[in-house]
Formats: sequence, C-alpha cells, structure tokens
Amino acid sequence: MSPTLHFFKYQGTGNDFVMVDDRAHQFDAADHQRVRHLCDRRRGIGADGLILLRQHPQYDFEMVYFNADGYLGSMCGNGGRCTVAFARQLGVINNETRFLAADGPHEARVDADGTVHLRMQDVIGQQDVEDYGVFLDTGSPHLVRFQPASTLAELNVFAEGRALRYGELFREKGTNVNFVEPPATPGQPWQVRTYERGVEDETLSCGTGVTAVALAASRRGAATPVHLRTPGGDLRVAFEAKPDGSFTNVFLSGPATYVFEGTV
Ligand SMILES: N[C@H](CCC[C@H](N)C(=O)O)C(=O)O
Repeated sequence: MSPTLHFFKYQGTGNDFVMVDDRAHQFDAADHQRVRHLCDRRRGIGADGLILLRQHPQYDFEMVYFNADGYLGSMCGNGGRCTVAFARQLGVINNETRFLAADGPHEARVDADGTVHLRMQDVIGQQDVEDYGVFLDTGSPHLVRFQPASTLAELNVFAEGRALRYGELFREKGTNVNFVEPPATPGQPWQVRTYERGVEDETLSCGTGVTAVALAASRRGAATPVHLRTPGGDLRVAFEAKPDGSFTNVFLSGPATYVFEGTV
C-alpha cells in the first residue's frame, strides 16, 4: 500500500494534471505503476500527467513531470504554467519565478488575471522531414503537419498520430504529433490538434506542441505573437527569430487553473 497522498488537480487549456506538493522529496518517482494509476480516468483521479513540485537549492522549485503512462516525460508547457500557478497557491513564489524542469531552467510571470507567461528554452531550428512535416524540439519532440483547409475537425488524430508516433521514422524515441489548420482569413487563430506521446491519445491541448506549431508557422507568414486555438482553449506564443534559423525569447502564454484537491 502506498502512503496517503494529498493532491491538487490543475488544468491549462484542458490539458490536466495531478499536482503534488513534494517539497520534501518523499514521492517515489520510480513507482511508475502508482503514477499510471493516479492518472487513470476510470480507476484513479484521472489526468494527462502528474507533476511533482520539489524543492531545489538553486531555483524557486523543480518541476518533475510524468506522462499518464507513469514514466518521466520531457518538458510540458501546459504543465509548466500549471506548476507556476500551483507554486503561487502554495506561497512558494509571488508573481515571478525561475524554476527548473526536465529541459533546463525556465522563467515565468503571472498576470493579475491569472495568465501565465512561461519562457521556453531557445529552439535550435526546424527540420523538414520528407513528406511527414516539420520536426522541432521545444523541450519535447514535435512533428508539425499542416492540413488542407477545413479538414482538421474531421481528422482522426488518434489513428494518424499513433501511426506516425510508432512509425519507422520515430520508432526509437517516439514523437508528439500536431495537426494544424492555418487561418482561413488573416487575424484568425491557427487551429491545432495534438496526439501526445506518453499519453498515447489526443489531448485537448499541448503547450510545447503549440509552441512548435507557432515557430513552424512563422515560416509560413505567422507573425509573433501567434494566436493558436486548441480544442481546450486559446494560447499565444511570442518569439524572436534569429537569422541562423533559431528562436530565442520564446514565451508560451495562457491560463492555468486550479480545479479541486483531495486525498487518496
Ligand atoms: N502536454 C505537454 C507535452 C508533454 C510532452 C509529453 N507528451 C512527452 O512527449 O514526453 C505540454 O503541454 O507541452
């Protein structure tokens, strides 16, 4: 039997997380089965991932992110914003912070309306992958596929995303897969649906995913900040494109909301 656990539930544009105040480093991160169980929507609390907020000697806190499959994931953008809101709720930070995540240090700022602006790592560049789309690493690996007009709503994201994620090209490490519909008229948002590695399903939104989409869209004329619409809500990505094809000052902005808490 695992010891009693007090948890908090957060969501950011419908990407939902079990959050644990593990400042004391007591949660067994190697217990994949327990994490998977807690994220199970029928047998547990239910979430796309679980996040530990841990104390760190050099940063305000450390964010340790697990996918719903129970294993440590790479960077999670929506989870990062939620962890910042959680740290604020716990009184660990005020409105600005510097914290550590799987891909290195991040800075964030919280507006009066609760919007969290999360600084992502610089992105080295983007790679065209045959007919598959554009590949970028925004802290997590992402394939970006631009779809023809008016096809995104009907697309079978689960089947198509899964085939690519387990396909020949990405088999070893897998990838997240984002399907994008450019705006029909200028000023409208870029629409995005994402199949997530580690959740192994479509989620309502993926933060590192929309970041990848925004940077890929910048090559197709999207100006910073890019407005993106996921099934779970709207996000914005601001960036500075450098002449060598890399990106710096990348910020992911959007809501991060407390849902409930409990004990299991
Ligand atoms: N939902 C997350 C992405 C998690 C990446 C994860 N699925 C992995 O590939 O390890 C986000 O908002 O950025």
